[in-house]
Amino acid sequence: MKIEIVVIGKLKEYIRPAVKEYIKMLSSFAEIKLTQIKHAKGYKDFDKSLKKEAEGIISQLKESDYVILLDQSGRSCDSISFANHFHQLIQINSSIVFVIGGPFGVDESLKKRANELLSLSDLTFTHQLAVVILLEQLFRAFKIINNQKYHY
Ligand SMILES: C[S@@+](CC[C@H](N)C(=O)[O-])C[C@H]1O[C@@H](n2cnc3c(N)ncnc32)[C@H](O)[C@@H]1O
Repeated sequence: MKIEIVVIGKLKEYIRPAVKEYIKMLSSFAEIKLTQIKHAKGYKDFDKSLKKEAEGIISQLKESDYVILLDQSGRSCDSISFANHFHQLIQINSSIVFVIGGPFGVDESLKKRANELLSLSDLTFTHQLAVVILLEQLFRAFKIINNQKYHY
C-alpha cells in the first residue's frame, strides 16, 4: 500500500537519517512517498504565502485521496485507537495522504480540503519533528494491526 506524506518546508540535515530509517522500517508494510513542498516566499502578505502553499498542495491532490492534515487543533487519540482507525481507513481508501504544515501552519483552505485533522499532542512540534513522530506512529500502528511485538 502507498502512503504519501506531504511536508511544507525542506527537511534539515539532522532529521533526514531518522526519516530514512523509519521509511526503511515501514517498507515491509507500506511504500512511503515523502513530498517536500517549498515555502512560498516572496509575498509581503503573510496569508498570501500560506494560500499559495495550500493552492499548490490542493492542486496536486486527487479527489479520491483521503487527506489527514496534522494540526494541533485536530482530534487526538492514543496509539491503539490511531492504529484501529488507520486500519479501517486503509481498508476503504486506496490513497492516504498526510499533510504537515510549515513553521506557520497552513491556510484554512487546506483544512477544508482535509478529510480529517489529527493532533499528535497538545505540544507544538517543528514540522521536522512532526514528520518523524508521524512515521513512528505509522510504524507502531502497523505493528499493532499485524499483532507484532513492539514497545507497547
Ligand atoms: C511549527 S508547527 C506550526 C505551528 C503553527 N503555529 C500552527 O498554527 O499550526 C508546523 C506543523 O507541524 C505539525 N505539528 C506540529 N505540532 C503538531 C501537533 N502537536 N499535532 C499535529 N501536528 C503538529 C502541523 O502540521 C503544523 O502545521
